[in-house]
Amino acid sequence: MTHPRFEVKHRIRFSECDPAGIVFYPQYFVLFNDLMEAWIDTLLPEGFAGTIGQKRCGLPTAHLEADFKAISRMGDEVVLSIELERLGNKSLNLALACTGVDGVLRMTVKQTVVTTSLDTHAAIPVPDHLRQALSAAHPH
Ligand SMILES: CC(C)(COP(=O)(O)OP(=O)(O)OC[C@H]1O[C@@H](n2cnc3c(N)ncnc32)[C@H](O)[C@@H]1OP(=O)(O)O)[C@@H](O)C(=O)NCCC(=O)NCCSC(=O)c1ccc(O)cc1
Repeated sequence: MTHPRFEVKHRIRFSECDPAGIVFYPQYFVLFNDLMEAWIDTLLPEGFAGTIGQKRCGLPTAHLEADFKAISRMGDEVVLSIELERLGNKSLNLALACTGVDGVLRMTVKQTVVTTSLDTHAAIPVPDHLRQALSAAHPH
């Protein structure tokens, strides 16, 4: 089954590259965190900042695996995509990818983020408003 994807275009910046002129790999994770923020911003009126700041719901990463398939260079135009693979009780399984506009897959990530209380930092069930927004946007 294919699931709806959220995508943004991105131009690889100087500040994201190492002296070899290719993306320094941790930068992909920063780009993907920005992508997750933008995605949540489209789903919830309070957005990602409000989820953290007002709702006091954290989304820490519990599991992260990455495969690097091809290099990305400064100035490359890429598409960053995020897809909800599974909506669990207290976690979300995400599939992320960076693909050149030339269609060449640069890298992929599988990530599990857990919903937590920012008061206790313990896992909590995915809050109803987030679950509803995710279910509406990503009917499985
Ligand atoms: C995430 C945790 C609170 C989970 O605690 P646990 O006691 O394991 O919780 P539970 O046993 O109740 O499991 C909850 C769910 O998480 C899932 N889970 C927990 N650990 C894992 C791992 N390792 N892999 C996959 N799934 C996992 C588990 O299967 C449950 O899934 P559901 O079926 O959907 O309910 C705890 O492991 C923890 O604090 N880990 C450290 C997290 C961390 O420091 N991550 C790195 C940086 S965090 C960060 O960058 C950040 C970004 C944004 C923010 O808002 C906050 C922080």
